[in-house]
Amino acid sequence: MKALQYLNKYFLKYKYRLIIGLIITFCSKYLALQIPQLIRESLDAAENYRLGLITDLDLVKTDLLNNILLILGAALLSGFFTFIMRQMIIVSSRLIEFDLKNEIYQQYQRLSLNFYKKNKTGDLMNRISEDVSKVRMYFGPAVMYTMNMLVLFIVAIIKMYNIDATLTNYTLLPLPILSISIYILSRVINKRSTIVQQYLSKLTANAQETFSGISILKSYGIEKNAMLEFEILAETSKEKNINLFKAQALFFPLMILLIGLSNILVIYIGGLRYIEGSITIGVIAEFILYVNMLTWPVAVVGWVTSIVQQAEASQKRINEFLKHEPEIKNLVSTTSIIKGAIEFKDVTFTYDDTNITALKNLSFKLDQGKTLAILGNTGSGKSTIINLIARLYDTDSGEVLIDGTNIKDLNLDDLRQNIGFVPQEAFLFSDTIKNNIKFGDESASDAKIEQAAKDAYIHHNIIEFKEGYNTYVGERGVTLSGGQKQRVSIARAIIKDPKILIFDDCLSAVDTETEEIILNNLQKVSQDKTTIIVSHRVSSIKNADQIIVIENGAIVQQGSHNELVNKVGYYKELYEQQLLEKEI
Ligand SMILES: Nc1ncnc2c1ncn2[C@@H]1O[C@H](COP(=O)(O)OP(=O)(O)OP(=O)(O)O)[C@@H](O)[C@H]1O
Repeated sequence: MKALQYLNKYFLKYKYRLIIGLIITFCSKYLALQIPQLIRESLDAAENYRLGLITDLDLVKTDLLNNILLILGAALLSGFFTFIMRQMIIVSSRLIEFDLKNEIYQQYQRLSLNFYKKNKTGDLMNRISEDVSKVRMYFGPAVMYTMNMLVLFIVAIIKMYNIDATLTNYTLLPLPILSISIYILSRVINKRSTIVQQYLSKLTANAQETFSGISILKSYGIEKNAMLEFEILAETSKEKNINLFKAQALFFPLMILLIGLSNILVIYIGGLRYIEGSITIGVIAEFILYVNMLTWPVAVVGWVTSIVQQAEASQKRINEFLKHEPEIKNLVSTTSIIKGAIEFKDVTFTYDDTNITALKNLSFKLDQGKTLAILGNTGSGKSTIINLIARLYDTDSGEVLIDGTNIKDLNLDDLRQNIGFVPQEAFLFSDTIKNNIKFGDESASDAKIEQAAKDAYIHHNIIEFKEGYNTYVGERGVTLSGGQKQRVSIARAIIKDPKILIFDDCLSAVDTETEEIILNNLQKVSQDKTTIIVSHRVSSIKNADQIIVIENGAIVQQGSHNELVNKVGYYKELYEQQLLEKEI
């Protein structure tokens, strides 16, 4: 129960609803438990008349009519209270489920990139959906049925012992057996349903991967293999499902068997005691009703125990993530004004999962409003420099300074607010083009959106679409070409109007002419902004104020285009090679 203690704060938050739920449960069950007694009184009245103990038939009839009305009233009121009880307790559990999901989601947002590298998306999704649902069962049904069971048990047993202790002992005899068997069966059901869930996840993941890679599957003609793989998974999943249903099918027969046993005991022992003259015939009827009312709560004890165990396991998994401290923390609560000067001082950085030292004692300085171009072979460390500027990771040694202040001493939100980042692989949300651009500035007017699209040289493409800016781009932007996605992504960064603009090799999917136009536009847009351009093309970067060439995480060349083009080295070679390609 240790993991579940984390949830006590939610019990406290909804304490009034839960307390009202408890009081109403008591009222509902108390009323329901009056019915057997009224039936006993009615039967006894009829029996006494038959035996001649009462002679006035009208009195018996009035008694019976009164009892019928009371039974009806008690049943109706008890039903109404049960409805309110569900409203209080089950609704509380839904509210707690909502709060917990929000808490986990907010924690996910806080966590650093490293966390996402170490944990699979499927696992993250599972903890926020499946695990939270299991925990909800603890707040809802488990709490409700436990309250129900306690009230029913206490009130009914007191009533039963007051009437006949011997008959009560015999009646209650099979109930612990019922509870234990249901507990064992529930554990089997839970185990099997976990396996069914796992197979369901596998099936979904398989189908999702097949659908996202459908063009590759089709072009390689391997749909049949994919189908076969799915079929094998579906077959195993079906078997696991059948196994689960076999166990579930035992649940009700087992309950009916044990209730039957209790009923037989009541009739047999009750019959003997009736013959002895210790009890009336009405008492037997009253006890049979109690037995039937108590059976479900007793069976529920087993079920609730297994719900609580499952919730405990799920909450343990949730707590692992909730208690995970983000590696990159915002330690500054005051506002930081960002102007945009960037300096790397002897920076070394190693990715801890691959142990690759991506940057080695790297130093450079970029004044505010200037443009830096980074060039280098693939895997040389260009994107890593950018990741460090956006503080997606912290350096191992050395310092990254913005406006002369260590990046760790700046307000992280302000820093990221002032960076417009266009990644290597453009990511678009499944929304309209307009909203995808507006993501950079939620309050942007249509005119501003259009201007950003014009600067990114995508406006003319957008207006050709039937729905224009309201065109849905599909999941991850599947309806746009690679170059179009890159340009929408550029418009998104421009509209943000940040102090620092970063373009990470984001023009690779556009032709050189389009690239030229975009670069000219960007020069205008980024006049007073510090700009970093990562590229493999000399044409993209030749106008930069400063160019650095990276090799194996270290700077091997540094200078302006005119300086570097006359020096023997990587830059000159690349320039000449690309010049040659252009002429060909
Ligand atoms: N997220 C990551 N986790 C672990 N290692 C990484 C990660 N990203 C990059 N690396 C490693 O760090 C090194 C530098 O990668 P980086 O992405 O900075 O190169 P790059 O110059 O931007 O390459 P490209 O031109 O192909 O984009 C590479 O060897 C790469 O394998």
